Amino acid sequence: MSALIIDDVAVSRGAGPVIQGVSFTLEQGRVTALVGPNGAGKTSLLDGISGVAQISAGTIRIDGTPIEKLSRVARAKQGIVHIEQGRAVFPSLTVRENLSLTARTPAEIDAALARFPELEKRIDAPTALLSGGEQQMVVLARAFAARPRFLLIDEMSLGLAPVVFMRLLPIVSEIAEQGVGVLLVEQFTHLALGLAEEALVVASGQVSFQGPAATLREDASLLHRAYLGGAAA
Ligand SMILES: Nc1ncnc2c1ncn2[C@@H]1O[C@H](COP(=O)(O)OP(=O)(O)OP(=O)(O)O)[C@@H](O)[C@H]1O
Repeated sequence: MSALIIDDVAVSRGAGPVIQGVSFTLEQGRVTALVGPNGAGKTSLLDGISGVAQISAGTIRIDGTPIEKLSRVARAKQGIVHIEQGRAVFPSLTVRENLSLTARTPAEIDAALARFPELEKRIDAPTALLSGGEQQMVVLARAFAARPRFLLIDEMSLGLAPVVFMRLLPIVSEIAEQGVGVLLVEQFTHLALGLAEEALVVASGQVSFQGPAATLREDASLLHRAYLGGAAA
């Protein structure tokens, strides 16, 4: 099993760093919830890891190999797959065509679809005709078909009814069980912590808690302090 090692990372936007001094290890086969207040820097951190944004300090390694200077495409080839906010499907393409953008073989499309019986029925429909939840399934299936070692998911619940989001959450666990290290940014903190083994709280651009998700599930005041940036890292 590989690990994605984030060490003393900073990400700058405009005037200065919005994330700094962030260190943690993302293990394969586990879900890590990344939570924190609005504007804390969660999206910026994901962007820095995947190469959407360049980091301004620190290192990112997969096991011993530094990857922070690689392009986004090169990092994707190393197995870092990033699902950005906003359900980026290609609406005029069918479900199958969307999946074939990342899958190398029809068998890989089938393997990705096996997790989503709803999509199998709509495989030749233009993605624009699917519901928001189904489109998010396409995004997840396409990410899975890209054979990630590490999957970064940013606010999968945005714009979805809670009942639809609840349908998607177990799939995230199943993907991790396949040996993928999942970093899950989610506004529904309690749902993310309910799913994850590990948790990371970011407040004001710095890590204010890292440890077992169960610790935060069981201690609401610790979670509250971490959101305020006051808990020990
Ligand atoms: N492209 C950008 N240019 C300048 N500032 C930015 C940019 N993107 C984000 N920021 C700023 O960086 C800070 C961190 O934003 P970021 O989106 O990373 O936080 P977040 O924790 O993901 O927030 P949210 O939960 O609201 O999505 C915020 O102050 C935001 O205004």
